[in-house]
Amino acid sequence: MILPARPEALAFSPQQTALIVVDMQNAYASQGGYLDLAGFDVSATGPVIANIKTAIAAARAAGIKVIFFQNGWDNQYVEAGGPGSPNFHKSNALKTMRKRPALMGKLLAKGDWDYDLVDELRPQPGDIVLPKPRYSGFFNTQLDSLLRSYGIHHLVFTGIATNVCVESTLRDGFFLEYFGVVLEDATHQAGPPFAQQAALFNIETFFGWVSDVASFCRAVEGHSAPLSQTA
Ligand SMILES: NC(=O)N/C=C\C(=O)O
Repeated sequence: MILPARPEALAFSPQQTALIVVDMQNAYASQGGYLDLAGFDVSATGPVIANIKTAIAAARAAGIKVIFFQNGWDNQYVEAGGPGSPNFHKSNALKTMRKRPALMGKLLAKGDWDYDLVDELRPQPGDIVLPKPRYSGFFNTQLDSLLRSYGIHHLVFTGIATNVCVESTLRDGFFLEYFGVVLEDATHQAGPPFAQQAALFNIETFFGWVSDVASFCRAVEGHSAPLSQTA
């Protein structure tokens, strides 16, 4: 299969590809979630959710493994790290909660609405859901061993935020010899629009490829999942 992409088209096979859905949680995509409360603009995430839904349906139909990430920690924030961790100092969720203690135990906390995936994007049997405690989906998760066990080396990225967890995961994948491609209209930045442009520039120029949902759907159309995956 050939996926039209920048800077050049990419050949891939469905069996060796995963669709990665990064952190499509209320925290990142919903009004009243962590990013919104921390002052980031989430008003344009609706079309991104719809585009991810389209990409997921196309991937499942083609037998492409769908992997959801959920970013966050236990509700005591032990997994977030203490003052000896840069995460403790840089996480805008933790900073927001230090400013507004009433939010403690809510933002990015397992079991809370903020941590939940948005209602529109529900994992189905056969999908993989992985919790992650830091920006990169390769750090302290089973992602690498799962991908290797399935023989997957092409990663198609969707999710929020392009410039943080999507880019971090794609970059780590690059160092581990995974081919990473971002579907740009299925992603959204945390920060001003230039953050999206800069992340896409970096990915296209140094770490991977950039495509879009319609091109992905056209590329996989007509390829059906092997019977072993549909049973
Ligand atoms: N999912 C993400 O890209 N997260 C970005 C920021 C954060 O989690 O604080």
